[in-house]
Formats: sequence, C-alpha cells, structure tokens
Amino acid sequence: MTKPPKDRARTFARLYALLVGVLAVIVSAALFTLYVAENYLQKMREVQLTMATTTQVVAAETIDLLLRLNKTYTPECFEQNLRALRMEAFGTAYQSDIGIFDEKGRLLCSSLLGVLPVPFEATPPDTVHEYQGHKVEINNQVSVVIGGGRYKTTVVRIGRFNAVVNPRILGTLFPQDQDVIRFVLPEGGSFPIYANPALSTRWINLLSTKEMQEESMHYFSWTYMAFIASEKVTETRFVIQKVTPLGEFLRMHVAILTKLMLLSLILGCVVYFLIKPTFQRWNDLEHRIEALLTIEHVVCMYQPIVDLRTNAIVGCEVLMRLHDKGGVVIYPDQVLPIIIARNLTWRLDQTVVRKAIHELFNGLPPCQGFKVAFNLFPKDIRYAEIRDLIESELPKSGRHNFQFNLEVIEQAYQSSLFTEIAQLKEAGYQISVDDFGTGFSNLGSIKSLSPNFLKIDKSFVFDMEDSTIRSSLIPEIIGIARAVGAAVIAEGIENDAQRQMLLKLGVEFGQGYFFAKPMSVGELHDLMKAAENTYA
Ligand SMILES: Nc1nc2c(ncn2[C@@H]2O[C@H](COP(=O)(O)O[C@H]3[C@@H](O)[C@H](n4cnc5c(=O)[nH]c(N)nc54)O[C@@H]3COP(=O)(O)O)[C@@H](O)[C@H]2O)c(=O)[nH]1
Repeated sequence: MTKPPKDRARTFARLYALLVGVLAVIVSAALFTLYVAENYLQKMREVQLTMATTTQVVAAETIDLLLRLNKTYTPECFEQNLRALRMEAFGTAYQSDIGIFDEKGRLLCSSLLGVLPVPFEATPPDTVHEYQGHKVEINNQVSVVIGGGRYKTTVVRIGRFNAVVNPRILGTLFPQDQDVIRFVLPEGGSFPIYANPALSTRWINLLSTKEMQEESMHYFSWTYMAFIASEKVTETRFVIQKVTPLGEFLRMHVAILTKLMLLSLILGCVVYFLIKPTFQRWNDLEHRIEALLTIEHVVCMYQPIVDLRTNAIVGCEVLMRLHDKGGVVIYPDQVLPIIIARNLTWRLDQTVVRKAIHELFNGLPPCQGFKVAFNLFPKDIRYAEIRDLIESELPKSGRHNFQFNLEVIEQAYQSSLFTEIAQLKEAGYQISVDDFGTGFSNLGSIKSLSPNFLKIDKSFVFDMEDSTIRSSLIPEIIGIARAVGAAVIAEGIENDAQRQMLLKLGVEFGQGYFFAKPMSVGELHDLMKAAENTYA
C-alpha cells in the first residue's frame, strides 16, 4: 500500500532533518577535535620552548665546567683533587658529580664515590660531537648512584673528566616526553644529543629532514597520520621534537574526546528537533497548498501608492500572505514557487481579487478613482475571465468607483497577451508593467502593451544614493515611459532623499516603506483619514 502524500511529506521532512542533524554532529565533532588538537599542539609548543631554554642553560654550564676542569685539574684521584672537584660540582647549579677517567676511558674515581675499587668500563657514548676542538661524548639515561639512591640521568664527558647532570633537573626535562633534542651547530646543521630509544627509524628520518631542523612546525600530517611538533628556539641552540601518532593522541585524550563526541551527538539531536518542524512545514506546504488558497487563509495587505508631488495616497497595491495554522504567516516568496509549480496561479489570483474587493468596498469610504493594483501571473491575464471575476465581485448597487489596475511583471511576453491587454484597457482597466528594468522586454513590446504605468523596480531605487550604474538607468526608464505614454511609479522608496531625487527626475508616483509598509484595510483606512486625503 502506498503512503498518503502527507505521511510521505513527514517521512521526507524527518529524513532531511536527520541529514542536517548528522551533518551537525559531524561538523561539531570535527570542530571539537580540531580544538583539542590545536590545544595539544599549543601546549606542546610551550613545553618545547621551556625545555629548549632549560637545556641551553644546563648544556652551557656542563660544557663550561668540563672545559675548565680539563684546563685546571690533573686527572688524578688523590684526596685533595677529589675534594676540590666536589667543591666544583657543589658550586654549579645543575651538576651532581664529576668523574675522572684513565687514558683507556675507564672511570677511576668521582667526587662523590671516591676512588673505585676496580676501574669502571664506561658504556660507549650515545652521541659523540666535536665542539670548539674538543670531543664531547654524551650518554643519556645512565643509571647513577647519588646520595644512596639510583637515578637515570645524562652524563657528558670531555677529555679525562665527565659531569653527571643533576637527575632532578633532567627529571623536569625528559619526563616531558619529548622524542628528540637536537643541537644546532653554528655553521648550520644539527645533531641529536638525545633521541628517544623507542622512536622508530621512520619517525627519526622525518624529524631529521632539513625543514624540521630549520623551522618550527606544529601540525597534523595526513601522510604520517601523526601530530608533528618541532620547535626551533632561536635564542637557544636547541630544536625540541616530538611525534605523536594519531592512535596515541586519541588514547591520551580519550576522556575529553568522548565527552565532546557526546556533546556533538546532543547538538545533532537539538538541531534535528529544531529543524524538523521547518522541513515539515515546507513539505506540508507542498501538499496543503490547495487547502490554503481559500478566503480564510489568504490574507490581503495593502501598500499605499503616493503621488510624489502632493504626498496624497492615490491607490494601493494588493499583496497577499497566507495565514497557516498556529498563526504562522507565509510570505509570497516562500509560496509562489510552489503555487506556480502546482499550476494554482489562477486559484490564487481569484481568491486575492475576491477578498480584496470585498474588504476594500467594505473598509474604505467612497473614493473616486482610487487605484487598486493586483499582481497577476502573466499566463492568467485573460480578458474574459478577469472581467467576469472582478464584475462578479462588485457590489450590485453602490460605489463602482475604484480604478482597477493589473500589474504584469516585465518579461518576454507571448503575443496573445497583447490582445488580452488591449481588451482589458478597452474595458477600462489600467495596466502597469511591474519590476520594470529587471526583465527581458524591448521597447517594441512595451509600446505594443501600451501600459498606463511603468513601475521602476525597487533594486534601482535602493542603489540611488550610491549613484551606481544601475541607478543611473532610472532616467532611461523614465524616457521609455514617456515614449510609450506611461506614468512612472517608483517602488521601494525607503527614505526622503530617494523621494526627492525621484521627484526631481520627474517620477510621478511612489511606493515604499518611507510612506508605509503593506497594511490591513483598517490600517489603510486610518492612514488615509490621518493624512486627510482629498479622495471622496
Ligand atoms: N501573483 C501575485 N504575486 C504577488 C501577490 N502578492 C505579492 N506578490 C509578489 O510577491 C513578491 C513579494 O511580495 P511582498 O513580500 O509582499 O513584498 C512586497 C513589498 O512588501 C515589498 N516592498 C515594498 N516597498 C518596499 C520597500 O520600501 N523596501 C523593501 N525592502 N521592500 C518593499 O516589495 C514587494 C512588492 O513588490 P512589487 O510586486 O514588485 O511591487 C512581489 O514580487 C509581489 O509582486 C499576489 O497576490 N499575486
């Protein structure tokens, strides 16, 4: 069994709303993740900056100390020498111990341990570098005994002396979990003084590229699916680097990301429930439009047309709205496309004309020659039907005193329209070409139409104060109106400057929010009364 149109409309509305909801979830989740990622990289940058600065200070002190020791002390383990070295270590900020090596590279004694019972065969250095003509050997993560405790720290050796960096200082550096600490040579290039042993060659290669050594960069690499953070601190000689594979990042942020994903889901649900009624209204509208084109639902509003020379209200344009259930007002721009697509234009025209004539005849006092302008769809301009429609609505006795005006939008007209319009004019109806300047008519077709009025489209008026090319066409339009014997009505006048300019250009009539917005017949009546208009 096929679903009735209303159910189908609701299903579609739900589906569209669901799509928008899912989109909201995806977009918000992406934005939240981006925020967490940005935050992570920013924190990484701050950690790296601090680390580079501390490393610089520690390294400078270590190298200075070792160079001085090599220059000043003999590499011998006698008590006086060891006491002096203890004082040297004590006088530094970052060193715990100083060791002395024999020529074979074995540790003989240290300022804290004293003379070793057996010379200690040191492990080969992790890195060896040349610095100011000296060989600098660095061992990271060396297990050392200090003050009865065992710690892991960095040991640097130059010549016959080594310095054991205070593990507490390093504790503030290495637990920061950085992968590579690189020393930048004054002549360019760099070498790692520390590299996380767990780091794979793939990451080491990436972090060793020239750009990584020369510039600071913090980004997410889609190729490597990892966050790359490499900070080159210009005031120091160090580059601090860290690679965080996506999996690790997600594990680190699982709690906050789960909360944010949940928030995205809630957001998606809120969007779904907020947007569903709108989609339902749109879809419903398609299927309920026929039911809405009735006297009860069609509402007529009247926008005054004013003589620019006297400011008198000489007529009005009838503009329709639909009143839906729940007091919802539907404006023409929302509904006209549906009405056209469903071929209901004549139904709308009939309802508007009937309702407006009824309201105006009952709501306004007799006003001879008061123009009542209707917007009609060009394909509905048929003399006989319009005549029958209007005449059937006119009161059988009393005031047949309105001047009906039919507004036809400017476009490429079909030839039959000219005959219909000629007959309408013959029968006493006035014709206006609406939205003039926006369509595709030519002077020939306007001449054949021979309208009573050309209505300058509001877009020309809006541009007037800026003197755009568009507004400079207004005199041309006025020229065309004169050539075809039509008067000019300017639409969309919103301020007095526009009114005055149009008046100066010779425009006779105007319409727009400056004078009045579309209003009910009661309000129109009150306005005309207040203006002490001279109709009657
Ligand atoms: N076939 C029918 N078409 C109709 C009918 N009722 C209206 N319409 C057409 O719908 C379009 C939009 O109309 P609406 O939302 O009513 O807007 C009108 C005015 O409110 C607006 N306007 C008037 N003055 C100003 C102004 O100073 N500033 C400003 N921003 N807007 C203003 O312009 C619309 C009137 O335009 P026009 O018809 O070109 O004179 C509109 O195209 C209507 O024609 C109907 O019953 N049948």
